[in-house]
Amino acid sequence: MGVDAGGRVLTRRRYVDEDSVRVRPRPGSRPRTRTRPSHDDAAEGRVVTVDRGRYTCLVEERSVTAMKARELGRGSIVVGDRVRLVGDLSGRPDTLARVVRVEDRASVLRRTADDTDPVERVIVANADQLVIVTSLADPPIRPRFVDRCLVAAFDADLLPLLCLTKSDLAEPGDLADLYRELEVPCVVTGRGGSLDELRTHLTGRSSVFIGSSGVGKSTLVNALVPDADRAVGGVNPVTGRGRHTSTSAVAFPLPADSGGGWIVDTPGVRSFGLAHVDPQTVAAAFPDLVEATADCPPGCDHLTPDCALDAWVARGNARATRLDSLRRLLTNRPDDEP
Ligand SMILES: Nc1nc2c(ncn2[C@@H]2O[C@H](COP(=O)(O)OP(=O)(O)OP(=O)(O)O)[C@@H](O)[C@H]2O)c(=O)[nH]1
Ligand SMILES: [Zn+2]
Repeated sequence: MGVDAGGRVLTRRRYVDEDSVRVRPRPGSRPRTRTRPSHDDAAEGRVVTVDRGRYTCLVEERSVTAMKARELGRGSIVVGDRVRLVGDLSGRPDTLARVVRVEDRASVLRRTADDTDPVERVIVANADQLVIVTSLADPPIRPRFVDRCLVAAFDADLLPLLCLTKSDLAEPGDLADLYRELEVPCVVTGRGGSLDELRTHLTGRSSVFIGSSGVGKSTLVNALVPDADRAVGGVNPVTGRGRHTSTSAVAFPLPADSGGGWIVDTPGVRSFGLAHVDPQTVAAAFPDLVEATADCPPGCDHLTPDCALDAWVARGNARATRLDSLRRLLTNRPDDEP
């Protein structure tokens, strides 16, 4: 794995799309006189929330509620999807449009509910970047959580961005240095500080924010999207706790005059189960370790005594905590177990 000039971690591109849905009329399945409407005039929109079969889409500046057209079948529609809509696109209360097409997805961010649950869910489509929010203190930085998220970003082919919050309470220190050495882009934020550097990383991209409870993620999202209320049609999902959403992600457009882009908040997603990620991909997401796996015996699971990674760490080439993180992910052990 390499890193290009923009700091992007290079991986194989995956245009995964067994889940993408498209209107594909079956030829001959209908009488000629009742040809399916072509929907050539369907409006473009982007899905910003999903709530029990209702999709809130931004169409131009309007927030339009839609349902899925029957012809789309069973394929899913998720936050971030680019869609085509017909019907009432006024966005007025009690109106309902129809999603008639879902465009191919440039990326999909998935998770399994936990590491032992094989059921995969797509959380967000068409993201470019995963912003891993972790506080420097209160609660303390969680390197295993960061490593887990880095694997999820690598697997989904998203740029990682580490956002270290609450710098007013603690210095970035050693762990920030570690991730910088690994060439993970990193920004530091804190009460009273500027968000300019973070904004620079967000401009023109679709960025998914992930973080565990209390790290200050909502505080950041609210500061970045002051008009979040308007963007999602009067409901503020960032602060609107207790709202019954079937998926917990919400997309917000960033102000166009500052270069645009989207941020996606994931209030109910606390981590990534990685059962769907194969062990080679997990190892490949550790740039400080993956090189040494060339010396492992063929088919090494990186858990047995003849694994070359122990010697690599013993020689001081990588930190023992990183190998511990890798092995936890390979054995599906929770991040917070001692
Ligand atoms: N000292 C300090 N406190 C902060 C900072 N950012 C957020 N906080 C506080 O940390 C607490 C948690 O902030 P939230 O923004 O609600 O954190 P969250 O990550 O969204 O957590 P949930 O609400 O559980 O999802 C609040 O009391 C904030 O006021 C910061 O930069 N410095
Ligand atoms: Zn090995």
